[in-house]
Amino acid sequence: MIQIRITSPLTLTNWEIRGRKKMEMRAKQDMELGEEVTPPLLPLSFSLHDSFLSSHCSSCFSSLPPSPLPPIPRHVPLYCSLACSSSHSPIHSSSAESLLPQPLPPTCPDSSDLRTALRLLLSHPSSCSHLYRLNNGLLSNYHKLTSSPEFAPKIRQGAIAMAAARKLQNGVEEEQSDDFLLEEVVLCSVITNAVEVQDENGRSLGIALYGPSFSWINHSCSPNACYQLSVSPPTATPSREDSCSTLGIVPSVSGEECGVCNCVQHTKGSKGYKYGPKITVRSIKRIKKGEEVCVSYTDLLQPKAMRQSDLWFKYQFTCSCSRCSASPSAYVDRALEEISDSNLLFSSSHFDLNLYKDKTTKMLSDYVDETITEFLSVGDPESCCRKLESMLNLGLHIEQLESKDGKSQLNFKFYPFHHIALNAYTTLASAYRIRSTDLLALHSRIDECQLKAFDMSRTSAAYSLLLAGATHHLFCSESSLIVSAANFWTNAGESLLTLARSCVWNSFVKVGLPISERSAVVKHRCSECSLMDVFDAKLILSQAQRANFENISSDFLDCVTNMIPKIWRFLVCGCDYLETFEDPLDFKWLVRAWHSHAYANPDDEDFNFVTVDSLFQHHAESYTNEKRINIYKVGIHCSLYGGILSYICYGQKSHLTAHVLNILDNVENFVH
Ligand SMILES: C[S@@+](CC[C@H](N)C(=O)[O-])C[C@H]1O[C@@H](n2cnc3c(N)ncnc32)[C@H](O)[C@@H]1O
Repeated sequence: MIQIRITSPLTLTNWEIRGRKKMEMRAKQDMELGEEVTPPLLPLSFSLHDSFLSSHCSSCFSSLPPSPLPPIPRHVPLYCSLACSSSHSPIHSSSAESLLPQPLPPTCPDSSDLRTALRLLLSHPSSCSHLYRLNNGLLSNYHKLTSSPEFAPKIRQGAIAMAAARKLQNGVEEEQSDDFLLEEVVLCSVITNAVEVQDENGRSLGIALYGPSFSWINHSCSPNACYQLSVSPPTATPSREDSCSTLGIVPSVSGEECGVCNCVQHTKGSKGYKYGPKITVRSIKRIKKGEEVCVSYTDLLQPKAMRQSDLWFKYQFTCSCSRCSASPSAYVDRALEEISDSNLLFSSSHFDLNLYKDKTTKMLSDYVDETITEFLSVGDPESCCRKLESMLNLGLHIEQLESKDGKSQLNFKFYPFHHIALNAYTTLASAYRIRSTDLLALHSRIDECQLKAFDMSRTSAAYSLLLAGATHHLFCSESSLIVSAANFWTNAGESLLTLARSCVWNSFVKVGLPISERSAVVKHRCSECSLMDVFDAKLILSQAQRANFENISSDFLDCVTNMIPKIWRFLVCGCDYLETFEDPLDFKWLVRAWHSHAYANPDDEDFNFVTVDSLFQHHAESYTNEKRINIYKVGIHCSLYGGILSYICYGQKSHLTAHVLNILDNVENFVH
């Protein structure tokens, strides 16, 4: 049993009494979806990852122009402005981070964890009142982490490095000492509470740590809120975290509200930054007063076992949220790992199909991971497309399985909702887009290459649409997938609009998109749905519109469901795998097949996914003006719907919402 070391006389605060209890946050009042649960909150501490120290401002995380000067040592921070330098450099020099050993021992945590912990220590008393929580109320998980074989050596090494740097800073000669408990507790708290700060391309630039207003929000795999980070230069604006009245949540311990005063006490006590990446929490579901507000700490498009292992690996806890504990498993979790198996030679009840399924899934998943890694490092999009499509199309044959009845042959394929298939679609959409751009860069005349480039762009748009459709199907049964749906609908819209904009159309169609109207968006105003109203309002959704979200969604779906059959065959023509899909939005046939045939028979006509080759005639359809306009209209619909979902998840000022407005503005310019 580890003893609590109290090194100074203490006034007993609520933390000594409640420190071991689990904190959570509950809604102060009913909330509609798309509401700010917290205002933008400033961090207690933050740091860039090592690999971005020489390319990004250490204070505001903005990217720096390439420097003509020789590389600066890694521990010297760079700034984009005088304001950033004068705000941040005093913290850098007093935190002792430049005195951390270079390089760090291999067992140490990331140096961004150590820098964040050292900076946090600046505003922390010189001793721990107890090991469970920092004095500002943040959970340390000290006992859990230091008894884990994976974390314990890292935390120890990291704390030793931090303590050594602090001693050097204070002029104490470096010596072996085991007095690094405070460093260990603070480092544990960083590991437990810090979040990744990503740029608009999803690259993780660094980490940031927030006060209890954010850090007491627990995880759920079916969360009712999401968070967004935004980076901006230092400002004189005071932290709104100090004002608990603007928070839509109150802390609660063991299900019992513990009052706003505690929150004030513990956020005011800590001297947070007056600048740095801000975090905002928004509701993505309707939340009732008193309901616990949760966010996700992991990727929700992973099946249960992967989420659980990720959470264990990062935080050492086992999630028992409603989605994880559903029995039978939630539909979305079954869909994310469903793979079809067909016994090609003869049927035998003696196979342990699950055993083969697990093995095959592992092999296919390794294959996809390797292909994607190779694509990212070598950058050969053509080989990536060939490999992924052959895997999706042909699946994996396991031949000559020995059974009681003799030998057999199995074929395994992913269903379109399988998380690996979704990853493959994302990669394929991007690889085809790159192939198209590369070809266009090489050939400016309308020739064979331009046509090829157009085909690549067409296939890219088809994969984006399939990805959006498959994710939407999952979103209909698990509404917290709204964040993924927002990204994928936006991407699908953008790909379709890029395709509609291609100059290749001009060599096939006599008339271009009508340009007589002031705005083609207005010209193609949809009489069936209210998406254009949202467009007119520059994607700002009133509370009434957010309350009417289900109707907006179903109007959107009705519209695209009617329009997609007019373009789908054209989009997928020439791509064997995509041609097996009747419709990228309607998966009823597949779900029916799945439920009624546990081990589907490839000869069954309902089982289109497997036998579909025989069902489709591969006709290349002509490039008509009508087709172009329909592609354009579906593109506008998908972009606007993506914009609505982005507004709900991230608010109007977010990068994604601004991106959607930008896409639509470009469309207006293009058709003018
Ligand atoms: C950022 S803190 C959340 C607030 C925390 N409950 C507290 O008492 O301060 C993250 C830690 O809370 C715990 N936690 C969060 N969500 C959880 C969940 N769904 N199930 C179990 N533990 C959870 C884990 O220990 C995790 O490392």
